Amino acid sequence: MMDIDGGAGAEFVESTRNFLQWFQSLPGATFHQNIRIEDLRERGAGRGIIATADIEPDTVLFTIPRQAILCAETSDLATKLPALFAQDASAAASDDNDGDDSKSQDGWTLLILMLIHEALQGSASRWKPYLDILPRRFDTPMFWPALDLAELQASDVVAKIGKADADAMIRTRILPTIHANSAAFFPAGTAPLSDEDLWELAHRMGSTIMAYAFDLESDDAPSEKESTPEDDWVEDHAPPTILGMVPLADLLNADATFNAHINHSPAALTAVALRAVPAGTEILNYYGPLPNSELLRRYGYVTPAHARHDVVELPWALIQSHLRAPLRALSDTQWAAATASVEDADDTFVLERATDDPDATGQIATLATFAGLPEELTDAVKTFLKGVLKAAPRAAAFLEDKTARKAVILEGVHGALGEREGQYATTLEEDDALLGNGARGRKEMAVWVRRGEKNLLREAREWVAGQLDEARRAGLSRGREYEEGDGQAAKRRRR
Ligand SMILES: C[S@@+](CC[C@H](N)C(=O)[O-])C[C@H]1O[C@@H](n2cnc3c(N)ncnc32)[C@H](O)[C@@H]1O
Repeated sequence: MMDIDGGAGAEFVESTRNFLQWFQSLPGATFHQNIRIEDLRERGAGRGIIATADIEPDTVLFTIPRQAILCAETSDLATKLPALFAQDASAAASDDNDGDDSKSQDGWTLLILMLIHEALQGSASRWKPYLDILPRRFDTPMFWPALDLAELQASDVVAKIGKADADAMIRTRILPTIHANSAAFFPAGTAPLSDEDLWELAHRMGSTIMAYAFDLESDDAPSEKESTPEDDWVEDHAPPTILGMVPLADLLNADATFNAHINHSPAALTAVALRAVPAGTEILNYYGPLPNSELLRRYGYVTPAHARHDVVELPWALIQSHLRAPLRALSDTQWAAATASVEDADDTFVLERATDDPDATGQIATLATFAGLPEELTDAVKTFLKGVLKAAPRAAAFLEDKTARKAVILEGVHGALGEREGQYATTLEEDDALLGNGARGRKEMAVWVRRGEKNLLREAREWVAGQLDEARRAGLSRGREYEEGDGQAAKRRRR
């Protein structure tokens, strides 16, 4: 969710009209007669684009000439401060905002500087009507107070919000650059902004880029290959890319299934209908196979359709602690020796469902289902179990058997999944009730995120339980007793 432009209806309509007039006056721009920019603020979606009449598949909905894009290739700031843009060409090709303390610029910080520069030019900016319809205020978790963040409970997204990194980036790379080049940023005769105002502006522009910017192929890159639409759903275009703000293309809202796509060509970007779009339907783009947690972090919204892409991280430490039960035949000393040999004890493993990519029309026909543990996770446990065998060759001898090993892995993961779900303060059922009772705003979004993660944990746990049953049955049929993970029984048998 975001605050689009102060909220007043007349102001909203006027800034939309000015923007569209500006856009349509650009050489090479097109805007199909059967689409309209719509006020969707009532459902917290800002502006969007809808079809006003039926649209045929493959219709070009609008065309954005490259010159309309705000990026290093078009920005006046790049002309004013060429040294800044030449500073680190390789870093500028990346949108990687790692928030480190280095003073050099990258694609991300340069675009923040370009946006701040344009905003400070006021009416002299050739993007003024575009800048006027960008959000003034964001409501992504970066700006949430602790009370609202607490609603995300045990979601991994809480550790990824990155406020401290963003602050460090603004402190070390944005403010000093503006101070050192104030004549380039502040038009003659205008008073420089206070640091406080610049700070707020930098945060706003950083959030704008996160939710609005596009990865574009740079002039140096080969033009886009002929590709099937399915290829295009892959979120990361092959490098080198540059970050840019693309007026109108960024007015499209998005979902996990969608009906339009932005094609990149050397002269222009075009929005194309992927299928028939009935009158009254919103034109939707695709931001990628993102979990709701990530959709919330980057864009400030969630949708039910994105829940299929939800993820949960399972830390190694949690898995290891649950391997103690099936490996209780080991003495504490043996266990300590086995755990001491674990490298990368800080690893976490990402659980996700198997899901098809959207088809060429932007739709997905199949359900997403949990179909297995990440290979890295099972490999890590297998490596650990080798260490266990080494530390306790007799007590852990039952691990020589493949099915026994499998049962131990599954039992450990099963326990870890249960504990991970318990880390959330409410249950899945309580969250369902909250959504049913009309939770709204930040709370509703937070509940969607945490509920989706619990749902995935449940599915994963059911899958593991099924596999564990199978492994135990296989063990029983071969007369083994490790099915309870009882290494002691195995040990006794060997005497
Ligand atoms: C690229 S902009 C799209 C245009 C935006 N609605 C506007 O008025 O400027 C991305 C932002 O639009 C909103 N948005 C996009 N898709 C949405 C959806 N399906 N539901 C609600 N909000 C959405 C989010 O606030 C997101 O940060």
